[in-house]
Amino acid sequence: MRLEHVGRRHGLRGPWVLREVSLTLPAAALVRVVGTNGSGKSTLLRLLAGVDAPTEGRVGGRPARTAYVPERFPAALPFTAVDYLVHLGRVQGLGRAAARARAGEWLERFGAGEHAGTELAALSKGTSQKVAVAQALLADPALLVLDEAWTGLDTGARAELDTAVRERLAEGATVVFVDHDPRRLEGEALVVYGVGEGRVREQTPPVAAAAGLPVAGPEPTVPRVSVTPAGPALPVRITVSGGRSLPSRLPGNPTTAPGPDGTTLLTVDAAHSDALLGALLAASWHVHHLGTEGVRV
Ligand SMILES: Nc1ncnc2c1ncn2[C@@H]1O[C@H](COP(=O)(O)OP(=O)(O)OP(=O)(O)O)[C@@H](O)[C@H]1O
Repeated sequence: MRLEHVGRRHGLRGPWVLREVSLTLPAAALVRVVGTNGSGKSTLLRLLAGVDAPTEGRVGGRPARTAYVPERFPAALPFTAVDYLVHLGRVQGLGRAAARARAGEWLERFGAGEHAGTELAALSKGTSQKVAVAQALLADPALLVLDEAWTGLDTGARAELDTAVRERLAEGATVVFVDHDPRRLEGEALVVYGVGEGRVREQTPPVAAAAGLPVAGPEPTVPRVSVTPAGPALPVRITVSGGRSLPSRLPGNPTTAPGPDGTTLLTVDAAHSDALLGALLAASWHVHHLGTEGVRV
């Protein structure tokens, strides 16, 4: 995956948060993003995850199976924990039974199995964060982007997330993360990107340098394995409400149409449905229904 001359600013005349960022994200690597508060770490992660689009430049080669845990999880969605995970699993290409099984497994792994039937709005902050993390692990992402994903988790769940990251790496995925704890996954981060003054610079982590390990991988070879069943994927329909205008520059350029009861119906090709849903959730839009042609999930 590659960023070429990427810049991002908010509003027509807002200050540039990032400018002239060109980098090749190494394959099968753990990438830590560091920088001071407000330097643009989350902005970089959103661009990598595809839930935000650059103002200038281009992002190419993002794996089809990309998953993202935002810094703030919009918990006020009208689903139980397990139903929410099944919805997202379906959007990520899993069959209903597989999505339900994976949802249950991840909730158990994070010690939240007893809350499977609880409405998201009624979950504690920590349990809600477990759901946020579980949704990103459902479909074995080839690119996993974690923005302070450990924050709010209890000790057991933090360790479980460490394990899940190692599992993804062992399967050849790239994991990009920001975390306030400088010792998070210490000794394992082979690549460190420093964000500051609008730029992103690769730093040489002491561990990698001391061990003589490479600090950057070759050209991107992240596997583009689709979990969507064989055959052409049907367009995905997402019914949302938010009481305001939709975020601009939504992934996949969805078509929009009025839905029932003041909702908006978005239709997007399946390849962009994960990114679109992620962008809507990150912008705190309410998701009412997800489905493909004639199939409401
Ligand atoms: N939607 C937005 N509208 C306007 N400005 C924004 C928006 N999102 C981020 N910014 C600004 O962009 C800059 C970078 O924000 P970002 O959240 O990427 O930084 P960060 O390094 O992740 O910060 P922190 O460590 O505090 O989480 C900040 O000045 C922030 O105020």
